[in-house]
Amino acid sequence: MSERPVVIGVAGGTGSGKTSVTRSVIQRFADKPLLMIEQDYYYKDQHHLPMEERLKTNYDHPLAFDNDLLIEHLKQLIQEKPIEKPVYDYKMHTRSDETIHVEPREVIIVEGILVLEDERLRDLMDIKVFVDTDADVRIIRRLMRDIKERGRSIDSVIEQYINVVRPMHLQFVEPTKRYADIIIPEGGQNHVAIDLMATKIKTILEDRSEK
Ligand SMILES: Nc1ncnc2c1ncn2[C@@H]1O[C@H](COP(=O)(O)OP(=O)(O)O)[C@@H](O)[C@H]1O
Ligand SMILES: Nc1ccn([C@@H]2O[C@H](COP(=O)(O)O)[C@@H](O)[C@H]2O)c(=O)n1
Repeated sequence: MSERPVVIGVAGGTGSGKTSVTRSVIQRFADKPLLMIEQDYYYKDQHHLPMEERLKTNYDHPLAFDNDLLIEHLKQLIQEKPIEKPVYDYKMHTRSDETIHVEPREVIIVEGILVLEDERLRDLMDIKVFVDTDADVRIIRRLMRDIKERGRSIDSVIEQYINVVRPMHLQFVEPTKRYADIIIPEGGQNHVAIDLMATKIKTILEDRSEK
């Protein structure tokens, strides 16, 4: 790697399509493996707490994340050093015991509800993206995903959404839209926006290799 990696932040509300957008961008770089870092994997470790306490945690507040570790890892990757990326277990509401060994790559996409909230994270990013999807669509997507993939019941998803996710979204997630260079409506199916993002990344990489 001749230059510092390109770092892209992809923020947006729960279920907005951040992961889908990121995966679609990555797919457009068949010859150049991009790296995805999920902010969710950096939720604070809660092994020491009983399950009843873990269920009370506000997972939509900035303080739920171990951004110090995320920033340390991003800085290591930027310095072309490998990291041991944590893995998150949504059913147990804490980190898994395993980690994933991750080698640095030329392009790093860091995605999560609050990646644009922390100024230190924003300062590391070359491109800041906000995936903007209506709340009714997001809650339906989240309901289906959390029941299928995250071991939740209909009642628990609705209760958490009304009491925690929605107010935290309005207080902390939505205001970070102002920091975005690019706002992508509707997320994963917005092929035009995804192509534009991929083209921008390619331009940055080409400009760097010409220097
Ligand atoms: N355009 C779309 N149409 C239908 N389902 C979608 C679309 N985008 C995402 N999903 C589904 O909605 C859920 C949440 O999408 P995801 O990309 O994980 O959002 P986020 O990372 O923002 O929470 C996933 O189950 C995903 O498969
Ligand atoms: N133990 C946890 C940890 C997080 N959440 C919810 O995940 C959402 C963020 O992930 P997305 O993929 O939807 O962006 C966030 O809104 C948390 O409420 C959880 O329910 N349990």
